[in-house]
Parts: sequence; structure tokens; C-alpha cells
Amino acid sequence: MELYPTLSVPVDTQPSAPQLWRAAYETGCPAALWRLPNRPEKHLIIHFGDELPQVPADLEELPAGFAVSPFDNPDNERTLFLRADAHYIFQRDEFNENLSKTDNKQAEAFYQAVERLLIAPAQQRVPVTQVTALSKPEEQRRFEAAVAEATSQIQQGEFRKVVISRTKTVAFSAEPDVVQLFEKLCEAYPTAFVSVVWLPERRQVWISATPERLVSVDADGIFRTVALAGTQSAYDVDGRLKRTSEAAWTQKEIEEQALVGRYIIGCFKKIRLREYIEEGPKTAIAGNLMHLKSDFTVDTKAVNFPQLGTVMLRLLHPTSAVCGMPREAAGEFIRQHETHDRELYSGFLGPVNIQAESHLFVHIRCLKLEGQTATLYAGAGLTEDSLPDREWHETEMKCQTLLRVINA
Ligand SMILES: C=C(O[C@@H]1C=C(C(=O)O)C=C[C@H]1O)C(=O)O
Repeated sequence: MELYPTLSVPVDTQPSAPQLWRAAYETGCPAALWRLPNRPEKHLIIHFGDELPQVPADLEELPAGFAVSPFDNPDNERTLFLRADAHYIFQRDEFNENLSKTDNKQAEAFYQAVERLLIAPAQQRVPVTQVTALSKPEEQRRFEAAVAEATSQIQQGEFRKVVISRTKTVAFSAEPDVVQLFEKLCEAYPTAFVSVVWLPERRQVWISATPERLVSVDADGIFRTVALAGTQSAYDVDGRLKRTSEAAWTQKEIEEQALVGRYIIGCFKKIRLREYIEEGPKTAIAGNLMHLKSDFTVDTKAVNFPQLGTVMLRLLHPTSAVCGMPREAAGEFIRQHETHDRELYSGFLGPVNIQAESHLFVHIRCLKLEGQTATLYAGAGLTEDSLPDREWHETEMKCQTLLRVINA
């Protein structure tokens, strides 16, 4: 369902994505720029309003927009929502603009900024700036101690799996051009969900290239989710890209991924849904990494369950791919042992009711940009066989998904 009329105009008379982004950034309008996996088109929406509403993640009730949920979001009631007050679609040489009413102060300021940028002399592109890591040696020690403690508690039967995360801080020598970085990520990771979200209230830009679908409902009413876990490098020791058939998985990784799958099936059972199709697990490439992945699909029309997306979103988040199992005990361990606030990392994000589809992804392989400082987040799923130094190395590889593109 389109909320607004669509204009189709030649691209050379229209503002570019960097100009629109800049206008949103300068005028303090929340904005989201994204590209779905395996799709050519890119979307940009702008929200005109003073404060971002925090709403229940109810896919049937929400208008067209973009949802961003923190990790800590009981019943998904505190989901940030950017309305698609203006919606731009970029696809090859076509440009579509869907506009809302502009009788709002922020909209006026935004369109004035766009006009100013259109006639301003072309801005020199900020070269991708140098990046310096600001890590502290005690971070690795602290993380590895938490892994050892988790493993010991799992062996004692306190819980079965927990995902412990860490951060890595890097400093840019100048504020980076995020639209340019978005383009580079889209090119490097065609199968990822790539997004950039500007949250002026927090003065934060979140950038991610996530491989993990949480809940999708497409225009035909097909519901999708995945069980993703187990991690290894996509490259062999000589730096060559491996074929998926060359990936060898250990018992620990197979069990870890099976737990995520079982958790999803447990959610289907709670709502007595039996008509799901499970495919996998198969090895899936996610940028510089490989994971084990199972796909789950349901035809919501055939089972006459149009609200399945919303119901499953509430049951699934946070899944055992980012929290653990059982969820409560794992969540408690995370609260006690992680020293940083996860904020939006390991929450979910994505377009809602855009072109009659909703696609929400687990917010991993992400960073938070505040001015020139970026905080990267990465977690590792722990079971009774986890080894602290290996898990640290795994989180380093996960940080590299974004860092190798930033540094390219
Ligand atoms: C938690 C993250 O990734 C998750 C954990 C994985 C693992 O433990 O092997 C693999 C994929 C993701 O489901 C992350 O990237 O931060």
C-alpha cells in the first residue's frame, strides 16, 4: 500500500542521496537509508517530527516507516519508529519520491536545506579517513573472564547457551561520509541487509551490514525467519575465499545452531503453528564469515494468520542467537557480566509496511557513530565447550566485517 503519490522524474534534476542525507542531518530530521539483501534498489526515508515515538512493534498497526528496537525491549513496546514522511527510492537511473504533506516546520527546514544543497557548489567528497583503534588491554581479559565464567555456569547446568558481547572503539581522523560508506557496504555485501540510521535525539548514526533476518512478511504474505549460528572465517589460511562446501563444522557449532532452530520451533509450538517449512542447516556466507543457517517459511495466507509476523516478533526477540537459552537466565548473566550498554546492538531494525512488505533484521555487524568516534559491537555464542581466546578471536572477526570495508 502506497501512502503517498509517486512522482517519477529524471535523476539529474533531483537531489542525490548524499544531498538528502546531509539535509536530514543538518536539520535534525531522523532518517534511515537501507538496501535489502539481493535487491538493487535503495531506500531513504525522512521523519518530520520533534521526537521519535516509542511504539509497540505491531506490524498490522504501524504506518509505512522504519523500526529500530534496542536489545532491551520488553514485549517490543519501546520500539523507535521513523515514519516515512518522505520516501526516496534509488534504482539505477530512476528516482522516485513519495512525499507527505509539508506543512510542518521540520519538513520546511528540510526542503529548504535540500534546495540550498542543490545550488551549492559540489562538495568535495570526504576521503575515507584514517581510523585508529582505541582498545584497552583489560578489555580482552575482562571478556575472556566472562567467557570462562559462562562456560563454568553452563557446565553446572545454570543455562545452556549465552551470547556475550564486547565493544571496540575506533576514532576517525574526520567525520566520515556515511552515504559513501553505505555504498561500499552494499557493494561488498550483496546478501546482507545494509542500513544507516540517523537518530538526532541521541546524536548517533548506526551503520550495519547484518546477515540475520529476524522476521519478514512479504507482499504475498510469506513469513520468513532464520536460525543463524556457528562462525568461521570465509577465507582459508592463504587468504582465498573458501567454497561453502569446504566449511567443516564442529559438534559445538552444530549444537549451537540447532539450539537457535529449536528455539524458533518452540515459538511456533507456543502458537500451535505446524505448517512451517524448515530448510537447512546449510553453510551461508556473511561477508568475511561463514555461518550455519536454517530457513523457516510460512504462508500466512494459506494458514489464515495475517498477524503471524507481529506475534513471532514478540516471541522471538531476543533470540538465542543474541541472548541465549533459556532466555531469562542468559539475559540475567548478560546484565551481570557485560560492562557496556548494548543500546541498539542485538535489537532489531528494518522497514515496516514499505511497498506492502516488512523486513526486520537482527542488529548485528553494526557500529554506533558519534561524531568521529565509532563503537563497534560483536558477540559470541557460548556453550559448554567454548574457549575464551577463540571466542575473543571470533568477535575480532565479526568487527572486521565493517572495519575491512571502512579501511578499504
Ligand atoms: C552475536 C553476533 O552474531 C550471532 C552469533 C553467532 C555465533 O555465535 O556464532 C553467529 C551469528 C549471529 O547469530 C554478532 O555478530 O555480534
